[in-house]
Amino acid sequence: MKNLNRFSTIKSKSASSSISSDSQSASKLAIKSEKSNDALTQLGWRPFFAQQLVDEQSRHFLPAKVMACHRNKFEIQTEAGELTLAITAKMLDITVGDWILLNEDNHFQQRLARHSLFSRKAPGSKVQTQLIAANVDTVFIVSSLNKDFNMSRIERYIALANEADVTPVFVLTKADLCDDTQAYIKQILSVFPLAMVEAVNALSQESVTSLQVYCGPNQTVAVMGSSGVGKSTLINSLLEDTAQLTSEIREDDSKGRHTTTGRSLHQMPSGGLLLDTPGMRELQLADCEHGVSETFEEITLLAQQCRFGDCQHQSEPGCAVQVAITKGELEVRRLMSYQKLLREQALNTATLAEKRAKDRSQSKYYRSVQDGARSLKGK
Ligand SMILES: Nc1nc2c(ncn2[C@@H]2O[C@H](COP(=O)(O)OP(=O)(O)OP(=O)(O)O)[C@@H](O)[C@H]2O)c(=O)[nH]1
Ligand SMILES: [Zn+2]
Repeated sequence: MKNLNRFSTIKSKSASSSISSDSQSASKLAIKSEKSNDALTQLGWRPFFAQQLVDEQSRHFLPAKVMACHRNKFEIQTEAGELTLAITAKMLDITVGDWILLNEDNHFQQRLARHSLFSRKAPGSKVQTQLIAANVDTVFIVSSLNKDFNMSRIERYIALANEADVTPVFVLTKADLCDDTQAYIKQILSVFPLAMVEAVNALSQESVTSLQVYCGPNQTVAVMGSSGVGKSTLINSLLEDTAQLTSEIREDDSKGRHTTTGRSLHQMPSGGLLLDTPGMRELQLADCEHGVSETFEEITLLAQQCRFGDCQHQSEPGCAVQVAITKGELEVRRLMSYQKLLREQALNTATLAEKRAKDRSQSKYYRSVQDGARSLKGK
């Protein structure tokens, strides 16, 4: 259903209610509200949210989109411009991508219901949920067209997308280095026959124009995938000459890897919003392997010292796990068992998620893929 609404524009109730009887000022206001509608629509505002402004009071509230979450404050965007909002106890269940309502003094009133949500169990807790991002429409599941291509991992990302109610699109990077792109596409289609698959050279802005259909105004996209598949490269190409923006918001952590700081939602030149938040990147790492990591805590701790973030602890240079084995501080048996369990865990998660998804989400996924394809064709 959400796909059908996706490209429609809104008639903002709050904007129309402010039109006065004076015809001159009414026409001025009409122009202003049209512009405002545009600004909100650009940010993903749609009937799903407008319909939640049911009572007289809420129609006078100002909708605002949460663009970034910091420790004590949100960065929000309204039709009037950007604001920061100090986080109070009433605002703890708000995350980036949420729509909220403010009163005329710019005080928080309520959060609107979401059409999608990425979340995960907070580390070390069985019940607490950590909110990652709300109201994302499409998630690019990025895999590279080389030996790192891994169907189980892809299935896990699909399960995450389904769980979040977000439409997945497979983005296969490094097409420029691959002799047989079709073979990989076939593998995906054999498991997900109706999947949307795009093979790209993430380094080339021209090549990623095939993704623009998902990145237009009113659309929010997120990017998921394992380390080194080309997420940052893709994000830079999607942001085109605003690439400077990404470098501004990136800083090196102690291991020379990039961490994203600051704003999480970025306006793409194609009109849509691109979500790039550390939580999205961590979703891949911490979620499924959590139980195994806890069981093999010493290896998990050692692995943090490895030179490469995606170290397999085999023959990579700077592998702290191998160093520990050489020094006799870690049993080989323990490492083998850990790796075996990790593989099983990945497989189990995919299978379990698939079983659940088969009943509940698979049909929904196919429907959403069909709806998405239809609405794209209709464009
Ligand atoms: N030839 C080619 N190289 C690519 C492509 N996509 C990414 N790369 C290269 O692959 C390497 C890894 O790309 P990144 O964008 O850093 O990967 P990432 O997914 O952001 O990695 P993490 O930050 O570890 O999560 C870089 O050297 C890129 O230049 C592609 O489509 N073609
Ligand atoms: Zn290692």
